[in-house]
Amino acid sequence: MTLEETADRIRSMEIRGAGRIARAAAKALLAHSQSGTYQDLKSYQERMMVASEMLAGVRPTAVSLPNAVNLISKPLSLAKTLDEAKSGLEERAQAFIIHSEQAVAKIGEIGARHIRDGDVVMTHCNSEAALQCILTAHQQGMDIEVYATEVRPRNQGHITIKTLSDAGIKTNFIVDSAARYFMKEVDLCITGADAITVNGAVINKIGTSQIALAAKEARVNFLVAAETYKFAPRTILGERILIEERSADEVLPDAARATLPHVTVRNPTFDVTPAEYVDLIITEHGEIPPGMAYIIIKEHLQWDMDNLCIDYPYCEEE
Ligand SMILES: O=P(O)(O)OC[C@H]1O[C@H](OP(=O)(O)O)[C@H](O)[C@@H]1O
Repeated sequence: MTLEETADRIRSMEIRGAGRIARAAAKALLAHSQSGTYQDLKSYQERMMVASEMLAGVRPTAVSLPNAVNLISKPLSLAKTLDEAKSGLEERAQAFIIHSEQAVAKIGEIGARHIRDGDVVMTHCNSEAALQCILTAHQQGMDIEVYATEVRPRNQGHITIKTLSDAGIKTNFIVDSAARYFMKEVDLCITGADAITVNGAVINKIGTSQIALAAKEARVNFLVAAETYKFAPRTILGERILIEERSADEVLPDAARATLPHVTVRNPTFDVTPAEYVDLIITEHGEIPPGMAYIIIKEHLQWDMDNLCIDYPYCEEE
């Protein structure tokens, strides 16, 4: 797959999920690096910088994407030779892919400890990190029942219920607006994250904050399963996470809209759940209260405020 094909598939959400798009970007950078012929360091740097910048901006909200690109492309600015830059970037891309897959498995192990036998768990959208917690608990023999939402307008809930059904987990499929109605039957909520800000707010699929609100009202724990590369370093600088607003026809077809001249369709893809609605964030390095987001960004991701880059030691750790 070419770089442009990967970008198109991420843009159209054929490849989706914050972790998956980060891995897809890593694979695309690796393939792009391997497929070129380079005269010198400069020509390599130029080609790969253009590719990195293009990929990092394909979807604006999931910070996993720029974080992965930032980590992988770091040798471009540091290397002294073409070979150093090329091998450095390719090694980082490969290491990131492995790290990302291992992180999901580790989050599953940690998150599963919150799920007891007989628990009813609610999840929203299709998060491989959140689902891994449920699947791991199920594999450990826990008898679990899940409430999974539909996730309008793109219906990612259909992917979730297929995974759960294939695993043999009893699942209730509900429309998004039924989340509060069923909250009284739920013991625990687990979702993923597209970005986590320095103040511990969680940006995830539209509708997540309503579920967190209903969970708080019902005194149901609300957990977020997120790899550390979903923490947003630039929020330390006061930058806000841009909430992607996708096209109107995802919500209402063009033909129907044409008959409604006074109607504007709004289609935000994500919303913000404030830290006080989040009980814990489960990362591959253990779980943290949302108030510790600053520590993850500064000490774990090693956010360098002067050079605007992160450099967490994911390669050496695995
Ligand atoms: O990385 P994992 O845990 O798979 O997913 C994290 C989040 O990414 C997805 O975004 P989208 O469906 O790509 O817009 C969902 O919002 C999901 O909760």
